[in-house]
Amino acid sequence: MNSTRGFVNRCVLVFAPRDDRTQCSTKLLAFRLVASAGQQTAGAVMAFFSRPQSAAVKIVKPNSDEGALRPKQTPPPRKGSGETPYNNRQCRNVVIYGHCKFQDKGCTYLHPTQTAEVPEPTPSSHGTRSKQQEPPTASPLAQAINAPAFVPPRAASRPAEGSPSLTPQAAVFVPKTPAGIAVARNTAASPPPADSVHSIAAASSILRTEPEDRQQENGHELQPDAEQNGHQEYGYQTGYEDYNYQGAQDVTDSPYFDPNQLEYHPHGYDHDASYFAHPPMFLRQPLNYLLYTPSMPSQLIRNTINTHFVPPSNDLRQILQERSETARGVAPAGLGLPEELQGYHTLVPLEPTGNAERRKMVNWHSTVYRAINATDGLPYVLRRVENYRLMHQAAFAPIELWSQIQHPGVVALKEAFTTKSFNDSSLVVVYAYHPNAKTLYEAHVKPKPQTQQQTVFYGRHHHRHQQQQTQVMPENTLWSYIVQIASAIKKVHERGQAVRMIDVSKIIVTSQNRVRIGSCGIIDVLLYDTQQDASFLQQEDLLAFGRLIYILCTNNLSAANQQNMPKSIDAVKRLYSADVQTLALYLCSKMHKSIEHVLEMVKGRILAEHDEALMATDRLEYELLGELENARLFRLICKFGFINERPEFARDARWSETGDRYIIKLFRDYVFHQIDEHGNPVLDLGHVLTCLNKLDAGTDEKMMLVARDEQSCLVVSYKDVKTCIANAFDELMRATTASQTGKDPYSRG
Ligand SMILES: Nc1ncnc2c1ncn2[C@@H]1O[C@H](COP(=O)(O)OP(=O)(O)OP(=O)(O)O)[C@@H](O)[C@H]1O
Repeated sequence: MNSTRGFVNRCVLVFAPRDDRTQCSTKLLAFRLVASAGQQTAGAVMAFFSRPQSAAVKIVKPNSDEGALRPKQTPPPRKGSGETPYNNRQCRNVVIYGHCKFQDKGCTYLHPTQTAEVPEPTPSSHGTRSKQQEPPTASPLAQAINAPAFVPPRAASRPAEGSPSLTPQAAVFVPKTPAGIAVARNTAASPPPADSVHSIAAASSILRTEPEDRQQENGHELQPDAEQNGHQEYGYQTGYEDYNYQGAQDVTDSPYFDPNQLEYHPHGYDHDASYFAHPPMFLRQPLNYLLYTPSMPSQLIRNTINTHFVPPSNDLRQILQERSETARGVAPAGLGLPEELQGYHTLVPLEPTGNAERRKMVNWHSTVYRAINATDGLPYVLRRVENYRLMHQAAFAPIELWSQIQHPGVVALKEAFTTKSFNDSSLVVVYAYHPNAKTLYEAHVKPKPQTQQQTVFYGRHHHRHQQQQTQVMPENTLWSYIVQIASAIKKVHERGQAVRMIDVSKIIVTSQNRVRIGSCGIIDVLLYDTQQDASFLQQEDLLAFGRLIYILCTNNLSAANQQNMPKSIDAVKRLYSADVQTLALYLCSKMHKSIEHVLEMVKGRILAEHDEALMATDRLEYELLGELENARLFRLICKFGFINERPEFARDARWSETGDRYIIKLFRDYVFHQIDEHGNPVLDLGHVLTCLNKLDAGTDEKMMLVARDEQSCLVVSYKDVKTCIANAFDELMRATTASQTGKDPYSRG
């Protein structure tokens, strides 16, 4: 390939029948850029898009038998070489204009006298021609082109912004659209407006006028073989018609079709009705109404820096990333865990296993695992109670009751089963998994090492915030916990059950200041044989609640022991308000208590908690807005993935290389495969994001796409590319839908 930078010195019009333009919803501006080899270095534009080169840059029809990326052929002799291959052919300038201004300046074509040779120009011969007027050879060529023709009202008279090469004379190329295919086959006889631009997609005009254009513009610089090369690049195929494109008929059946958008003309093309017999029809893509997600000014969201439940933005993202990472972790080898049990696999212990110091749950040792459910692929927590023997099936009845309790202060219970997969008889209760959760004990009571880095089994993310935690729990945090736990107790008690798990090692902190009571229901199963009165157990719950408050206030596990109570009361009096003291004393008293009375005592704090919760939803909504962009761009990338380099579709091995898909391919090169002046990859994420955002928005801004062999280029708008992607993706969708309904997606009719 000639690596000399080319100098773009001319744009050559390519004409199309005028009527074709009325049906098309999209257009592409195609240039044949004629470059003088080695004359001058390319402008910045060309350098940005691709390696510049010297050669005629054009868009022409490929030979269907040849691959789109076939190596270039040797060009025929050029002007000045002494050969005159065309001197017995009539000059097309004469045909079109009635005269050739190069006749006496070296044009080697035949210039017959006007009376004898020159045909009368027809209205359409001024750059466009109707199909009836074309020679018979034009017909198969027309069928080979995928695109209908379309001339926008403004494109002809208004140079496109962002396209340095675009002039009012620029030709228009229209990618294939469902509605447009039929139109492309129709005839067109009306003359175009004087300043109109024309569609390269109108096969007969383009393919036949290209040599003539070159004659009239540059004195026969380009040769037929070079033209064929360009066609190979462009990747049209004559066999395309064999594929029955159903989109032309049933666009309104698409699940994405939005009748409201028939009236949607965001870019103003609809203002000139003469160019639109029918308004453009948009297949509504998900989220195509988005441009850049408008976000509320941060100063209007109170405390965007840090709210009670939501950490600052950066921390929040990092915490979520860490959770995601933890949720996908795997256990170290050699733990001897079962591969699978009752549909759960990939077990990871969340605490050290085989530790002789372990506390017992009643009379049993228990271990907590994270495992993946094979049915939904989601992680869950399995609490395994070792060596448990189920005596009555009825012992599982509480599991049913607990599985129905949905409350933000209770870790949701999914199911329970017994298993011998651990080489014993174990009870396993399955709960919702909250990655990187810590028990209240781990978060607040456990003595903190002095070092910055804490060594915690299976929890390298767990203790980042512990460093910031003061030993004395702030009162607002304490009240928040009290309100959340009280609310959870209320929920359980009003269903006639008792929690039986109000303990610093069973209540987990799942996010900033959010607590949930975990492991509910297990004690009910384990102690099924020794059933006790529910109201007695509820009193026990409230007593345990009071003890918990003392433990959290003093960071001392034995703070609520009888002998330590005076000291603990003193400490609470010193460190916290009287309300805390009153509540804790009430809960630890021997009088009959009720959760309703507790709620009455804390009602002032409930309002504050409610406000914080609402503020948290505002904050999270605000954060979510920013993430919407990711979803849009990810969706686009997925569509690229579905379309680009698809090995075969519609019984066409070159589907992803031809028609609209060729433009998508070039666009991908434009976005991802740019190189700098040294030929090194440009890995500019900003460029990628900008391009994808514009693509998703479907802006009218234009860019120049250059073929990989740099023999041709297209000037297209993001809107055009968006339409191409929508069409290609819709084709894939239709085929999928058709195959699901048992239809042959490629059959005619
Ligand atoms: N639903 C859950 N989601 C995520 N992690 C959990 C969940 N339940 C428990 N964990 C974590 O599992 C680990 C072990 O929990 P466990 O209840 O056994 O605590 P523990 O301190 O070991 O108590 P004990 O000494 O009584 O066994 C803790 O780090 C806890 O945060």
